[in-house]
Amino acid sequence: MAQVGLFFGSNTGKTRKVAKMIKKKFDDEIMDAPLNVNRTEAEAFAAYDYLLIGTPTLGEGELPGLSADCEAESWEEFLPKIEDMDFTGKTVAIFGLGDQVGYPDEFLDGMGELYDFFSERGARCVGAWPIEGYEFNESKAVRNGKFVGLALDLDNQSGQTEERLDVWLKMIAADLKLPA
Ligand SMILES: Cc1cc2nc3c(=O)[nH]c(=O)nc-3n(C[C@H](O)[C@H](O)[C@H](O)COP(=O)(O)O)c2cc1C
Repeated sequence: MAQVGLFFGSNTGKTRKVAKMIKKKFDDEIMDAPLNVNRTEAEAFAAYDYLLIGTPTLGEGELPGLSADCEAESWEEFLPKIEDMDFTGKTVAIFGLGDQVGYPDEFLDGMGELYDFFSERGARCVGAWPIEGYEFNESKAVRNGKFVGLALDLDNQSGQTEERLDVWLKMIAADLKLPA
């Protein structure tokens, strides 16, 4: 098992694509291959002290899953499986995908839900990201004037994805013990 576990939920594949882009940057001893949470056992997830997790926002500001009309189960169905676990001592970095033009009032809300879930269970969430460079009205992923994790919008700003990823991964490198 590598040091960092990389998990995602995805409906149309964009979050999976970003997870693959991240994994390409690190060796197998550092990071395991990305796993969809709908193919993940709770114990396998909880085995890591360092977690990189990604989610799109679907429905109206929801996590992906059957309620948001996804074709398969996702974070909505996975979180109840780990709701009684204690994440104290673990470090979690979150990346979220959304659409600021189509959903300016619920931009990246799902990332905010993941942040609440893991911080309420003791995890140290790292990787807060500036809100400059985005146009939206409201987001549950903004706390104290920053996004709680990396904000990505592949629908409108796909050209910025690679650069945003590089900057963010450098930013969280020390916290996740990634090679700088
Ligand atoms: C039906 C539907 C609802 C969506 N709702 C939201 C939303 O509430 N907030 C948001 O920021 N993005 C929303 N989006 C945009 C998606 O989060 C975005 O397209 C994302 O990249 C999809 O990722 P995936 O391909 O991994 O599923 C929605 C997209 C669709 C198709």
